[in-house]
Amino acid sequence: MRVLKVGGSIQKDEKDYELILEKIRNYSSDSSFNKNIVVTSAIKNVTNLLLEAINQTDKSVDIISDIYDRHIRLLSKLVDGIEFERAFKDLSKLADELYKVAWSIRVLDEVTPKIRDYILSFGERLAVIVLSAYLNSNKLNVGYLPEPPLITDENFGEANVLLPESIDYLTKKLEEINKPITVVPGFIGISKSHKFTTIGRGGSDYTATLIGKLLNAKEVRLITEVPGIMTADPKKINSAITIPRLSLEEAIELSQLGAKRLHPRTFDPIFGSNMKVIIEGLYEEGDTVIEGLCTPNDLLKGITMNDNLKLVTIESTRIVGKIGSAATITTEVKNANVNIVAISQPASETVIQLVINNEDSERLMKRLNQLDTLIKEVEVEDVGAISIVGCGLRNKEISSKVLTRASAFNPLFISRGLKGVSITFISNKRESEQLAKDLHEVVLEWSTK
Ligand SMILES: Nc1ncnc2c1ncn2[C@@H]1O[C@H](COP(=O)(O)OP(=O)(O)O)[C@@H](O)[C@H]1O
Ligand SMILES: N[C@@H](CC(=O)OP(=O)(O)O)C(=O)O
Repeated sequence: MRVLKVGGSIQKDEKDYELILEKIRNYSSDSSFNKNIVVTSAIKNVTNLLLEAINQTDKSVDIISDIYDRHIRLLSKLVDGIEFERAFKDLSKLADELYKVAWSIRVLDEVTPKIRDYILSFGERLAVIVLSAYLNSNKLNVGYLPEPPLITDENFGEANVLLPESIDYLTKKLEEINKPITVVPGFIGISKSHKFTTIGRGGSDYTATLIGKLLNAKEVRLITEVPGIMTADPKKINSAITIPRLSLEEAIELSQLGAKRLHPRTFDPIFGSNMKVIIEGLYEEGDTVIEGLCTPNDLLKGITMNDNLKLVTIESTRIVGKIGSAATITTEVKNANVNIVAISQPASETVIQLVINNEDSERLMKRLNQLDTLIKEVEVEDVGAISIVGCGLRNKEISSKVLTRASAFNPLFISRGLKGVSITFISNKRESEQLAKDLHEVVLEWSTK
């Protein structure tokens, strides 16, 4: 069994689909794998459009019309004859269902988390129809699952997959379909009471690795627009190169830090299995293999940057030695529904610094201003988080090179990640781009011995 995941970034036009067909044809002709599961994302930008429809209910019906037109136009370029008619009927049926919800959210001007996930589920469900029709019309023996492949709880937006239930459910569905290649939707799940759920942005990669684990697959290939995971986002740093190998610890840190927009739990299913995960490009040769734990050959692998952040510095001598003051502050953060990206407090206890996403800062400030008996002053500034990842950071010589290079930028605070394989620098936003470039140079210098 092999799992192949087709990303949304590579589903734009008929040229993309020709390349996808070539890949799937090659992989499915490899007789060492008896079955292939193809996990698909929504076609490019459709999840974002669906979110737009949810957030601007007055535009929801127009946006849904655009999405439907895009699928029909794509289908008519890719498929004809009876296969077209079948897929056209399936797409139109789904679109009717989606129009109904679009009208109701427009009238009610309200979307609950349950309805939000239901609306988002259409992206992947529509994509399954187009991709399977195209593969079938090109003489591949393909079946498709029109429903979510995983059973989850009802934690809408970030649903948790129920493993034993999903194994039974998916095995049964695949037996019923009984084809050498089956196309299934990524990102979405279904609860025991038949509600559609989503497992978090970028969740199709995670769906692929989860299905790999559930079905004991030997290999999971995540096919995308970049030739593997690279030393930096190639759209931001043009000297970025493909990382040939990542240990599991490095891959987990990189995904948590947002490299290649991966879901943070993408690589968790590799633990306790012999599954190999490969990230590979559709347009260019190049791949990244994720296998095994840190070895002495793993030095520095890559950097990530996030410059959409604010540093909130809370100063007060009233918090010194006062048990529960940090808890009071973080409780306010929790009540404001704000995620803490990074946190620090010096031993003097006079300052607590929080790094949060830009869009959360106004909401948090309103809450913190109510704590005037505890807090003397709160300062907010634009910052960037630059992280460097590699098992080699456990080595003194390499980590001192990194720290020396970063010290020229006077970072506001520094923290270490999981098992010492990452270091994050919070720096002034004006300097973060240059800091990222400098640290990327250190990575290129220390990527191999
Ligand atoms: N370290 C990195 N390596 C490769 N791509 C990265 C990295 N960091 C960010 N990216 C971005 O991730 C994008 C691919 O992710 P995404 O659009 O989610 O692909 P897909 O839809 O195929 O899953 C690339 O276009 C690239 O700009
Ligand atoms: N369509 C979902 C799931 C996903 O993983 O998409 P992609 O493979 O295009 O990153 C999203 O945009 O979040």
